[in-house]
Amino acid sequence: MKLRKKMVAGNWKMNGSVELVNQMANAVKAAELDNVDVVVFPPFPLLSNAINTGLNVGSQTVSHEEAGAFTGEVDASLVYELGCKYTLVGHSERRSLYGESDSLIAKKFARAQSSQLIPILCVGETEQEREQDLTESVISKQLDAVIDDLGVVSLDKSVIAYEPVWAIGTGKTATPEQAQQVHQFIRTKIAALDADVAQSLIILYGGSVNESSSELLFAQPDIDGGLVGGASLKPDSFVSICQSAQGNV
Ligand SMILES: O=C[C@H](O)COP(=O)(O)O
Repeated sequence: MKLRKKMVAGNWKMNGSVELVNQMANAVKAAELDNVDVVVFPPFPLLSNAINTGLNVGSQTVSHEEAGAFTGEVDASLVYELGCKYTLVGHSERRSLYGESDSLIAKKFARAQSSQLIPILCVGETEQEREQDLTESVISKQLDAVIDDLGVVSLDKSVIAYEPVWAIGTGKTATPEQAQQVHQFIRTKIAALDADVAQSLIILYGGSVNESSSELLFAQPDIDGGLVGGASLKPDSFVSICQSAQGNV
């Protein structure tokens, strides 16, 4: 059975500076995090700086188009050429603030993969959907948008991030049990289509992860690390979250 390596991804959203890139790179290097894949997702203008420090880097989004008259959009192949390895796709802020639909997100996912980027597909339910017991159907629909278009095998070179919308930036982390339940649901759903893809798939948890909550979350059998927002802007906190992943290989 293939062991899944833990991963911790820091989504800086529209925050950060050249100075923070340098501080983060120094902190991550000093911590010698050998057993965990650490990736940072700064805003586009900081990608080169971050790549030059030797950090693993990804973009927060990419265009679903390849080239042309799409002012403000960024092509995935340029992001790859710059030296990024990953891109986020379908973060809940892209879905809710910029109207990204499941079908657009599936196109971005495809475009990322055809440009050799590894997409991190973000899925998650709102508080209202959870209260209405719709968590599993919402997540199924978000996953099916990709699976139906590109096949389950497309998930082989991807990462899934489960981010309950009610936990993002709210300080309200899902309990390890709540998160594990959804991660298990995701893995079981995918296993019904392809057991090998499901077994090796990295599934991250995101939503108010900090250095106090990360250890127990990452100890859950189907939680393979975290997608961290606010705490990824503080090098000490981010490194200690990465260390807690390292202890849970
Ligand atoms: O991409 C990261 C998530 O939106 C989580 O953000 P947060 O850790 O600030 O809640």
